[in-house]
Amino acid sequence: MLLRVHNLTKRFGKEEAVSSVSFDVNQGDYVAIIGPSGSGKTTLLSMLTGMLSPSEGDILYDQIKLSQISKQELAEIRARDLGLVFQFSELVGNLTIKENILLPALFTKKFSNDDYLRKCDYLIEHLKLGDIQNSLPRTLSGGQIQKAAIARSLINDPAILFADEPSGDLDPENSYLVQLLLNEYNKRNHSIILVTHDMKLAFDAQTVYEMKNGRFEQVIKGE
Ligand SMILES: Nc1ncnc2c1ncn2[C@@H]1O[C@H](COP(=O)(O)OP(=O)(O)OP(=O)(O)O)[C@@H](O)[C@H]1O
Repeated sequence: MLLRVHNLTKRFGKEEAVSSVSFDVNQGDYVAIIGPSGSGKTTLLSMLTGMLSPSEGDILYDQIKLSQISKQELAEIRARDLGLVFQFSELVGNLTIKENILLPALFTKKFSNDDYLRKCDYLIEHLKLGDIQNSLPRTLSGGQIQKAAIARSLINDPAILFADEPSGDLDPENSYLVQLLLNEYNKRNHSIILVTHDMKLAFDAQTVYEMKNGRFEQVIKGE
């Protein structure tokens, strides 16, 4: 078991944004979480990636309880094994797109420099970022920044990619590029946990959960 989520709950004051959510993710699983606005999807993802502390419940990553490790250990796991794409991704303003994609390589020497450059070129090619790879983020559209953030999240070949609306800013053609890339990574046995309103992306997943009022109400596909 790569990720085990057990009775995860988050309260903001009296409001319960996530209520007793439990599920497991094995290596190579592709999980999509859909559901209406405000149902708790982003809150759930924020807890899974260690950015938000749960009010109750446990998250075990590779049998390690995230609540029991130091900030430093959590940061190391995140940098080495997890890829994160947020709804409103930000890039470093004074670095080019290519430099932004390669940025995680500075913090984790998981691969050789040559391998990082090869991986970067692969991502740039598959997301059609070639024309803008030497541009600074401020000169680019939201969709181009989104694609660069997706490339950055994959540069370390993460064991699990967590993506919150990765196609939210993209037109159909670019959403399709992202869809192909995610499928490609999943075929290579990387796990994906995706929050999305894009049903095309959701239905590539083996398991689709629907979130309503903080709960996983319905398993639409899988299991
Ligand atoms: N930091 C916070 N403080 C207080 N309430 C919050 C906070 N973050 C989220 N909430 C509340 O928790 C609930 C779930 O929000 P969340 O953003 O997780 O929903 P969502 O399903 O991701 O929505 P969307 O699809 O619009 O992104 C909402 O009622 C929201 O107002």
